[in-house]
Amino acid sequence: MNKEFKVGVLGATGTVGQRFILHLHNHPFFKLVALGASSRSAGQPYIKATRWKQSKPIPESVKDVIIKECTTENFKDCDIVFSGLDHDVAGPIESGLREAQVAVFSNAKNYRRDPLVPLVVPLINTDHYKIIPAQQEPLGLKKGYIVANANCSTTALVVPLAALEKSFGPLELVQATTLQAISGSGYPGLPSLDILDNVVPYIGSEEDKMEWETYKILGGINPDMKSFEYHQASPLKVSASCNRVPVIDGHMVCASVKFASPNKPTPEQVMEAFKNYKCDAQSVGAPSAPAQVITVHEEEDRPQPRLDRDHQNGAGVNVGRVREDSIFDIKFVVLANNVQIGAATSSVMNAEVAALQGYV
Ligand SMILES: NC(=O)C1=CN([C@@H]2O[C@H](COP(=O)(O)OP(=O)(O)OC[C@H]3O[C@@H](n4cnc5c(N)ncnc54)[C@H](OP(=O)(O)O)[C@@H]3O)[C@@H](O)[C@H]2O)C=CC1
Ligand SMILES: N[C@@H](CC(=O)OP(=O)(O)O)C(=O)O
Repeated sequence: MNKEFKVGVLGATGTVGQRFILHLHNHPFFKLVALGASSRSAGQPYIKATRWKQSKPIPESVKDVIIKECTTENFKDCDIVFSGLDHDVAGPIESGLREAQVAVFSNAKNYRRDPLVPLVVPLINTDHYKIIPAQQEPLGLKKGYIVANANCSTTALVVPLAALEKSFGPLELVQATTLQAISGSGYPGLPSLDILDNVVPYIGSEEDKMEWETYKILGGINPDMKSFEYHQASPLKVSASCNRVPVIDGHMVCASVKFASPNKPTPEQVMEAFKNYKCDAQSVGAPSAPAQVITVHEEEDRPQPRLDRDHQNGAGVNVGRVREDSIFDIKFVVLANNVQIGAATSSVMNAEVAALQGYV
């Protein structure tokens, strides 16, 4: 890529925002030019406004950057804006920037269900960008649009599901049980007295998100290029149960799947399909794409959050314990780094693919 794009980060002081900063400060073609947060932080240098919680130091280049309020005026000169905003404020800020002809890549949930906004896991469905002209047309836009990335637990689940559908055809049933890290609830998150020595078997609206988002991501786009298919041609049922566990980063999902076809693959064939799975982010040369989308662990006790979440900078997913299921067909465990591929890495990789494919 011989072009440079001006990028901004909204919610730059938060858990996801800090990951954006680390990801973008030395990027080959994204130049970080503006940081935004709430009015509590605006006007202060980044180093004063943020409570930095990363093991890597704050990049020198951002320490003294003055935080701006997240107004359209302050970010309208960016080509791309990444949003790590709280969902209760993200909606109007993101749509205002879209109307100012900015490409917005959001972690927030606000537009995931919009019928014209692509919900994109960069390891799976960047082809959903074909809907962007249909999003722009009614608003009279030439450049501005919103792309959402998925919920972090959905992201973990759908990558192996996409690989299975690519090799063996549609799935019919999926049952998923999560063990989700504390960082998923932002900073400071759950009180230590609630989560230490404990498991909390409830995460508000997470189960519904995992089920619904899976249909949008794994379904295609209808031939009119103006609507999503939501996996309706081959009905899929997903049932999710979500739990918070005392792990800092790394969401694990135990999944059982049933194929629509009567010809069921063996666990060995499933492992081969996982190992061979490739995505467009790799073929277009997105700098954040992992060399291996799905790392298959053959040891009987892997993947584990502490040992495997930072493999490939958390840009791929880890799968293990692939075996037959006596009720469904196959079961396995998947681990994804919720604050990397589950959040900031997804947005950045989505934008890299969009830029490399000429959508920016
Ligand atoms: N944590 C995770 O694993 C994941 C989070 N997400 C989503 O990403 C988003 C951010 O999450 P997270 O980083 O955990 O949240 P945090 O609470 O850590 O950060 C929130 C950010 O939003 C800013 N903000 C809050 N209110 C306003 C406002 N009124 N105007 C402008 N900025 C504001 C905060 O600024 P200030 O510091 O000034 O208050 C801060 O920068 C959420 O929508 C979340 O659901 C998505 C996937 C995974
Ligand atoms: N709810 C997720 C994190 C999150 O913010 O999800 P979403 O982007 O769907 O709001 C978790 O608790 O782990």
